[in-house]
Amino acid sequence: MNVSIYLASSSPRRSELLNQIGVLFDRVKAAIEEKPETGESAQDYVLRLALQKAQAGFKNSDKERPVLGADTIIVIDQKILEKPRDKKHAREMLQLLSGRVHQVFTAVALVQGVYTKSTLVKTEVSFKKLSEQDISDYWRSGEPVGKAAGYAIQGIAGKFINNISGSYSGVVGLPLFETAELIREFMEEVNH
Ligand SMILES: Cc1cn([C@H]2C[C@H](O)[C@@H](COP(=O)(O)OP(=O)(O)OP(=O)(O)O)O2)c(=O)[nH]c1=O
Repeated sequence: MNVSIYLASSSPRRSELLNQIGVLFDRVKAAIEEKPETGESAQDYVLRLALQKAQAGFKNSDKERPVLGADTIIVIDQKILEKPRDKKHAREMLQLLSGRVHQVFTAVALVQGVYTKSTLVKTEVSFKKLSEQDISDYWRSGEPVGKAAGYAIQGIAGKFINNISGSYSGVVGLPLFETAELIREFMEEVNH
């Protein structure tokens, strides 16, 4: 893809995924508060965060290129799971996911001045039943830190996952097909 954008993300996975589809980018900083509002649905929440990251990134940029922001959350039993605060929190989340199917939502937003466009991708992920040993060994690997719901499908947790339906790259943090489409449509609109 022959476009150049800014990426409002500190996630190394998102950089790698954008590289994978040939989008040229520089990173910009975007610090926002991540907290659901009362009554806000999971879908609205994840879309709002992606958009706020892109908007914050745009403010910090030279405003010459579109800025991409993204956010990933996990939903199970109407609960939103984000990055673990500590070992106890990670253990609680993994116990909740054990032996069940959950939803992963990744939202991607593009912003350039008055132009904004976003997309939401849902993936269903099924976990095998996890033993206490699985969970404590997994925490000790260090992998849960910094990952939504405390797991990484692209890492050791791949061995816990017996089925997925949707976008693998979306679970890792940036859905490749939908992101490429979003960038293409955004460029068309801006250059019209
Ligand atoms: C579920 C899952 C999440 N993740 C990662 C993707 C995201 O980086 C992270 C979810 O946190 P996010 O808040 O979406 O993103 P981030 O804080 O890491 O990065 P930034 O806001 O700067 O863009 O979890 C995986 O790497 N593998 C997985 O299987």
